Amino acid sequence: MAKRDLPYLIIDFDSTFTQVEGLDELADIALQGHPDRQKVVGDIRALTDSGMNGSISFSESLRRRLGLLSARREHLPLLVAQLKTKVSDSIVRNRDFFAQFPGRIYIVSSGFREFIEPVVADFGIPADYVLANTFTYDEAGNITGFDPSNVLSRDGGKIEQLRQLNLPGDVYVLGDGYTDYQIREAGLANRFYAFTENVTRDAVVARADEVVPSFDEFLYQNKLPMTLSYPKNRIRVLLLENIEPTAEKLFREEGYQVEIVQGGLDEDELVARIEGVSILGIRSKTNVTQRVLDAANRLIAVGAFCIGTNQIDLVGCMKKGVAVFNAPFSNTRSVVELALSEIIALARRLPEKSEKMHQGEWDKSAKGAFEVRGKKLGIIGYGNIGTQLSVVAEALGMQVFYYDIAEKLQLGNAHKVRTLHELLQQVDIVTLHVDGRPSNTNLFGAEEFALMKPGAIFLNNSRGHVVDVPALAAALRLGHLGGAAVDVFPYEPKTNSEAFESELRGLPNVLLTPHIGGSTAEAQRNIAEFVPERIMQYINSGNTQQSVNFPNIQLPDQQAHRLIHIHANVPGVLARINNVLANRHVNILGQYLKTNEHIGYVITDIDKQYEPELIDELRHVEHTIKFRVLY
Ligand SMILES: NC(=O)C1=CN([C@@H]2O[C@H](COP(=O)(O)OP(=O)(O)OC[C@H]3O[C@@H](n4cnc5c(N)ncnc54)[C@H](O)[C@@H]3O)[C@@H](O)[C@H]2O)C=CC1
Ligand SMILES: O=C(O)CCC(=O)C(=O)O
Repeated sequence: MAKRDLPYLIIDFDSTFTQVEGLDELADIALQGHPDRQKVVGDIRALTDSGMNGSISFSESLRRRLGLLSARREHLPLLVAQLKTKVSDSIVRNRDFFAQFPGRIYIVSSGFREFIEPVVADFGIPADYVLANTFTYDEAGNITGFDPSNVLSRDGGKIEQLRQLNLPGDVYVLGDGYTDYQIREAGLANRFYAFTENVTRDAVVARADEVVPSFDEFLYQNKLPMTLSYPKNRIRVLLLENIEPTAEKLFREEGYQVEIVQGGLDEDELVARIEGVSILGIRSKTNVTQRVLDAANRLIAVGAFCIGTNQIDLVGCMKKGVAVFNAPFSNTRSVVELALSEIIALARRLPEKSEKMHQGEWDKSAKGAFEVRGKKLGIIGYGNIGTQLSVVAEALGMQVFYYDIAEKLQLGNAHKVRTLHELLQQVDIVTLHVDGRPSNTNLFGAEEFALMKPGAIFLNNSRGHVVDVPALAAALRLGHLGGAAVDVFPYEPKTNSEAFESELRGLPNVLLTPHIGGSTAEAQRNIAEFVPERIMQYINSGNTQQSVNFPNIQLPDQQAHRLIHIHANVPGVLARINNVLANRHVNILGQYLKTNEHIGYVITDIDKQYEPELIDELRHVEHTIKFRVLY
């Protein structure tokens, strides 16, 4: 936009340019060590709010606040230093914007010039463009009040100030307070933008032409130059399945909008809610199918807040340019501890002993109970969980045997077994830790149970569909198996209010748990930090490290503009991208490419200078799936 096209921009200072109210902060500094500090500061804050939302007049609010303040001239440098650290994040982020439009931006504030001028000067806004009150002092340097001849000290002061300015052409006001809105109400501005990054006042929001949660959003709406390529507040996150609240907090801190659903959603429900969502967070219950992806018009990333990703159509996501991230180790230890506790509990027949005690039956006997020391543990799936269980089980004195379809490093004294059937015939306890890939459906059926030793114990903490549940129930009913622990089921209730149905209910020495392998405070907290961090790194820098479906690239720091191009992996796309760049004489600072079977992922860092048409041309390179620019 040419400079003459920028409307005059009137920006409020307190709680808009800065995150805080200057007078509140001044009171806090001035009253340090004062016994009633908290109370007085609280009273001043309440008066600020009453003036801002229009419930008392502005002049009354100002007069009463200054009466309580007890501040001195020497407190002002401390206040300025403090305010410089409290400039609103989105204003700091767009620092360059202010220097680009000299003469078009005014700070009009009912606050005080003494602290506003030095703060906005750092952004290139000269003193002439700051319109604010001034303090009065006594000879000892105490702040006694304000200059009453300044129009801004009066009710309707901002309106009068704008009248006196008599600005030609369009005028936009950006602020958080009622007095900012009044400029527009008086017809002295074309638009009023309620700025809600720091505070949201209902009375102000209700009257605004637009509500902008950040300065980025204001710039984006007005097609003005901005630091980010896209305002973060436009990124909508949908978190399902009771994800630990740290995730919500982290996404909100990043500036995203977050919507929470406690249970899982079925396909129809998710299809109905996915439109406009940029980040979807799920656990093991929600299926991300092709139908869901077809309805997803803005999806950038899916976060599996768990280990397993079999519930997600990973290839479908890839072909749509949607990166998927999980938490591959955050709940590993929790599953291992659950499995160990189950092995010991079943070896001692605790489920039935405890049940009998609850029924008033005292059954003291050693029948069917054994120590786990020296017993043979068969681990099927020797991945992260399987190997960790292997180490801990050996520490308990168990002999570990494992079977995995992939070649795996043997830990400790664990014995590798060549086939599943060989393993089943020799161990006392079988525990499943395979992943949920479709080919593992009914990996365990009647034949496998029959091969297990009589009285052996069986555990499934992996995925429900891996086991033929009626076959397991039959083996238990026949007394062929000594007990079982099952945490995962082919169908699991969507929420805690849905009943659980299974052939396994009521069978002796069977521990049934509601998919809680990873449900510990530690695991959930770790996951809720890990996954958002990966997703935000991807969105902010293009880094795909640890994505489960995208080619993994760990990128160096961004040098200038970064072009992120996801395309179908067919020959010639990179050459086409580079032709476009060469034809437009764009200097490439760095380029990174990685492909997998389905997609190519190219990151190109280019010089700041380029023609806007370049972006359009790159978007239209044949076979492009997704393209975005990071400024
Ligand atoms: N109950 C719960 O709450 C939890 C369940 N899980 C489940 O546990 C699974 C395993 O987790 P990790 O150990 O972290 O995964 P991982 O990917 O590190 O290990 C899985 C291992 O299973 C092997 N495998 C796959 N199919 C096999 C087969 N048919 N026969 C033998 N080996 C086979 C793989 O080669 C791999 O080594 C997850 O995929 C998830 O489904 C994970 C966390 C919590
Ligand atoms: O805690 C959950 O919801 C799922 C745990 C799980 O199965 C996994 O991490 O794969």
